[in-house]
Amino acid sequence: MKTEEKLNMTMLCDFYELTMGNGYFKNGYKDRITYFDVFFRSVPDKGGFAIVAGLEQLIDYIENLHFTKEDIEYLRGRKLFDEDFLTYLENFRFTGDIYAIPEGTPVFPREPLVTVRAPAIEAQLIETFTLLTINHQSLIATKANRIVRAARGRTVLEFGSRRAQGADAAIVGARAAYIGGCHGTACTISDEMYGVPAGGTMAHAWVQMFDSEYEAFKTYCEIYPTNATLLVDTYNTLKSGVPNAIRAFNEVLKPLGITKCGIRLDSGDMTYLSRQARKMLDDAGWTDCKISVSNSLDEYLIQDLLIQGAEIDMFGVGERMITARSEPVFGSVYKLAAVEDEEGNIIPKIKVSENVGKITVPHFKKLYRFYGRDTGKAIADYMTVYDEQVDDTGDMELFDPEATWKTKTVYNFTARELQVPIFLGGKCVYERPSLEQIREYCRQQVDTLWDEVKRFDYPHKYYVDLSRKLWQIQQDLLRAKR
Ligand SMILES: Nc1ncnc2c1ncn2[C@@H]1O[C@H](COP(=O)(O)OP(=O)(O)OP(=O)(O)O)[C@@H](O)[C@H]1O
Ligand SMILES: O=P(O)(O)OC[C@H]1O[C@H](OP(=O)(O)OP(=O)(O)O)[C@H](O)[C@@H]1O
Ligand SMILES: O=C(O)c1cccnc1
Repeated sequence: MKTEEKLNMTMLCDFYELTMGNGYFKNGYKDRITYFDVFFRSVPDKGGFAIVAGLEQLIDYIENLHFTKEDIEYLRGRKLFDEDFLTYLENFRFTGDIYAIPEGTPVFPREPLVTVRAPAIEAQLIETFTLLTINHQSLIATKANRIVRAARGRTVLEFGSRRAQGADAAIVGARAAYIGGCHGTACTISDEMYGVPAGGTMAHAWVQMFDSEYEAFKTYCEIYPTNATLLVDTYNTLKSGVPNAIRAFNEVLKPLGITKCGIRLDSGDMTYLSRQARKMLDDAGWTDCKISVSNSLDEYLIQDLLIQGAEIDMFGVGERMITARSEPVFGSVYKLAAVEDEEGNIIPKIKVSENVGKITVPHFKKLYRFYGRDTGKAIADYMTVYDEQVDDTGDMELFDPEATWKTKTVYNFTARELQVPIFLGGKCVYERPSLEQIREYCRQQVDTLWDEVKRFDYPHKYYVDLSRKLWQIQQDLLRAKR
């Protein structure tokens, strides 16, 4: 795997993080310990859950966090920052703690995906990059997971690099799509850097390059006899594309005893064309030939094609996945949840809003997921204050934090803490899973969700409840701030 040259992204911050940092420094807040939570408020595409991703790039960023001489000179040139602050920035490193929900976990609105405990300036400075990486990759992993679920076990390849909004969007976008369940990518560098299996078929240019379609197919089969997927729609799919593909398979692959091959459809009515093509291939004895399709696909089109009875083995999905076109923003925010006083007592903080859904959950918290012991299914998530213990040996009564009279008793369950320590005292303590492990973990965890939570339209709302103690603290702060 290519050794990734780690880019120093320290200056990829919003300018106010530096002006506030300078202000904290001048006002003696430099070492004030703060707690920030990353959380989102609604699932894209009105889905029932999201898939969190992007943590690995956050770790790389934090480990490489420092200001270069050029950065300091640039900041000095802005004539806004005190010399003492600039001197402090020269030796700036992240010294705090970060807790996060591992990549590939299904997550729900209001849950702390990442919690940062650090001196104010440090915690504030990392806001933008932290949100950027978690928002981008969670968006793509969530979209990819929808598309993969729509394909019901058929292969889905990510084809979107050429339409991605920038290089990073293509490269780590392919990584996120793989976490979400795609089987591979067309993006070569994502394979080299992260091990996302890269592969693909051929472009129309290959077919156009030769004097005839047949010659193009035959030549390709000769060069790649074990890996020939022929693009059959350049001229006329059923009149020339499929017959020429069959002829090339017969003449090149058959004598070699190869039965594995494929065709790709990229335009027209994919149900009709795939069914006709399937029949022609089967009649010619090419029953192992796989049919791939591509052309502005998304989860709804794929679902629709399968309902219509299309005969498709593989979907290539580009622009609508890599840009998450239907809802291209994963709106995680970074909010102060607590500070520490001089004695190290944790003081919870709240952000009030007229919109009930936007009121923050204060305090340094723990997040648990409850699974039924008999079913293995996720029942509810439960947030507590950091010093509470959950006893999963007996029954427990949960209540809806916005409609407290609505209660539910959970029994015969196990509780799993979702956040794990990533950095402690500035040092990475997290053993990074491989990309394969993340993808497999994602698959297993999505399997723990009930189908009602997974459906695309009007999914069942999964419970994310607060402990009585945490709820009371939130209510007390709300009352005090009114
Ligand atoms: N059976 C089908 N049901 C629903 N949508 C389909 C079906 N077949 C194809 N589509 C979708 O219809 C859209 C238009 O496809 P179509 O091939 O007609 O137009 P096009 O992309 O402009 O073709 P061309 O590449 O030849 O210009 C694509 O998003 C495609 O995925
Ligand atoms: O539609 P998407 O979901 O984004 O899938 C990727 C598209 O990119 C390619 O087309 P393009 O016309 O760019 O090149 P080609 O000549 O290889 O078809 C491919 O044939 C797909 O149609
Ligand atoms: O390999 C392919 O078929 C491919 C790659 C990128 C975009 N469209 C198709």
